[in-house]
Amino acid sequence: MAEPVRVLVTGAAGQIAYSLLYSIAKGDVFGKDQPIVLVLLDIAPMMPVLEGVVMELQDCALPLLREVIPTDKGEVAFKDLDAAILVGSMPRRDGMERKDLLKANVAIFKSQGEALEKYAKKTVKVLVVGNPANTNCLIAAKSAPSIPKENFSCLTRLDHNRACSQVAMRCGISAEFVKNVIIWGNHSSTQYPDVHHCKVNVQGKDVVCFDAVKDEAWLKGDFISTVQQRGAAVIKARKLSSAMSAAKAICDHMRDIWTGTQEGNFISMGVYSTGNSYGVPEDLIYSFPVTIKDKTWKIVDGLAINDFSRAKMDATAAELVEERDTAVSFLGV
Ligand SMILES: NC(=O)c1ccc[n+]([C@@H]2O[C@H](COP(=O)([O-])OP(=O)(O)OC[C@H]3O[C@@H](n4cnc5c(N)ncnc54)[C@H](O)[C@@H]3O)[C@@H](O)[C@H]2O)c1
Ligand SMILES: O=C(O)CC[C@H](O)C(=O)O
Repeated sequence: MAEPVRVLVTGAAGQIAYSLLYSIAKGDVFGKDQPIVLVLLDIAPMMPVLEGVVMELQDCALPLLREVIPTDKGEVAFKDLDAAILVGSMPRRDGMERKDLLKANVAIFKSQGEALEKYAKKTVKVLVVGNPANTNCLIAAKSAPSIPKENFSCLTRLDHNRACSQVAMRCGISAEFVKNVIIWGNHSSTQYPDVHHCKVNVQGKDVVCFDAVKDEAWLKGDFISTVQQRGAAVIKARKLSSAMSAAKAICDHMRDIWTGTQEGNFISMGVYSTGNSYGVPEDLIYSFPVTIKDKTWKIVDGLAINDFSRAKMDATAAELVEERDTAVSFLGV
């Protein structure tokens, strides 16, 4: 059997982690033959809760789980990592603005970037989940200059899955028959869920999404706003931020990094924008359509962009530029 991979989950005593850890530990992400050492970081006051999570992981009696290391110390958490899933941070509650999170959370990602720089393997794959995810990811990457920027990505797979599911429900089919939706930009309400390149498999044949759905007004209107507002709608209903669906999306994202995307399929993730061919400003973490091979992502180039899409891609880029500039001036990075 292979050597264990060392995987860090931060915010390990929180609600996303509670859904996530079991899936990772049973092999859904790194493979059914891949042993795992799970490192669990949370803040000192949460250590008693984290002990309970560790007990439950032990009680699952999972064959791939070689060791569980709970800690509140950066030098323990970030050492020799193969993968880091950075969840730990404050979620938005009902009534809070997303911008309220920026100041509260971005400092966490500066210090965790510095810890990655100091202790992790240079090959570590870092997935940032904590909001504002794109800007936190950019700050973490900037704070770890010796780790390639390409090793950092942020989660927009939840938005991608939401978009697939909305189209599937509209067509009365399963979400597995919807492929190549795109989430452009920020994991926020300015994100642009784009179905111009999406295909829906209807009775064994790939059909363009607009022909399968047969309702252009919905695809250019309520579909977009539903996906953009879905996180807020879950918070309003649950009084808590999405967790089960976020954990599922984290697994999809990291599994695709580890094992690659299927031929002919692309997925959405927030990646470093420098050098992109879509005219998105440089030095952002912006969600693009990507394919992944050998643990390396590549932005899907050459997709036609019409004026409708261009305006929405630019609006979400403008929000990211503003978030980055606020974070940089706040942190002085
Ligand atoms: N990108 C996405 O698609 C997406 C989706 C859902 C939630 N989120 C974000 O994920 C984050 C976590 O959500 P949750 O529902 O699990 O929140 P939660 O409050 O249930 O858990 C967060 C955990 O992080 C811990 N934490 C806080 N500061 C920390 C630090 N410096 N180091 C380590 N741990 C720390 C807390 O103690 C807590 O246990 C939030 O920012 C939320 O907005 C992102
Ligand atoms: O705070 C929000 O609006 C979104 C929370 C979370 O990122 C989600 O998408 O469910």
